[in-house]
Amino acid sequence: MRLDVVTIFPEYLEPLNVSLVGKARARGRLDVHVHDLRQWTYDRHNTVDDTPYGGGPGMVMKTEPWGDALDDVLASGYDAGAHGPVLVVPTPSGRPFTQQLAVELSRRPWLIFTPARYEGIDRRVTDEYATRIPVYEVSIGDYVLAGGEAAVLVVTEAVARLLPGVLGNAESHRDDSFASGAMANLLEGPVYTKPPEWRGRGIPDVLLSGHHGKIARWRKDEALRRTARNRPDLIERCEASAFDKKDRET
Ligand SMILES: CN1CCCC[C@@H]1Cn1ccc2ccc(-c3n[nH]c(N)c3C#N)cc21
Repeated sequence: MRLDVVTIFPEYLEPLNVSLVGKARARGRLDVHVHDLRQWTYDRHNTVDDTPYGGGPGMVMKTEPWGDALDDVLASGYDAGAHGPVLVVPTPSGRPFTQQLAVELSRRPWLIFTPARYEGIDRRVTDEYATRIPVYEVSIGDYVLAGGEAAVLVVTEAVARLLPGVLGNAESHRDDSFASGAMANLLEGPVYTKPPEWRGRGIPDVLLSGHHGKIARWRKDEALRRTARNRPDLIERCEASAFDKKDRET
């Protein structure tokens, strides 16, 4: 998979050099190119924004730098095979970024991210490129950030970990929250490791029992309990067996 990111804060994307994404790049699973939008400005001040038509607060990012940047990125000649690039536009007014959308994006060969700042990008930019490639406007949550770069880090990590060969078996995404299967749409339950006692706190006996069936049942019950407490909206969606009300209150 190739990722291109066009931004006025290229240094914000440094975390793409470390940890899981960094390893995926080192293993050749991910090819990341970060571009400074200002290299497509030609005035003394490297201007990327201007006042909004119709008035209102803040500034809007101008069409020309984005258009020149995206034309050059698309012309990079990367052979994306049958499925070409898609534009991923972080915005608070986008569709919710979910595990399902992460899976969908992980199947694409080329993602081009356009994290904006100020009040966003002139609408004509996405209108223009939507005539040529799929455009995904995505939001990473119901809160307002100052720009889209943090969303690029979130989406990239969620997508990269789904790529073949990125996660080892021990870190498999098979049992992820929101993954498919019996634990689908359930939050993870609590986890424990050595030492067996810490500040007077021990380990649930079932985890020391060696009885895999009981352990699996306990983990599912704990996942249901945590989901019912923290995300009751998900509880109706899960495939887990019936979970009666009294347990939800414990
Ligand atoms: C605050 N300021 C005026 C109101 C409109 C947004 C603007 C700031 N801003 C500019 C570009 C940009 C991109 C993404 C996000 C963003 N916020 N919350 C999310 N879940 C986001 C995503 N994904 C915010 C952005």
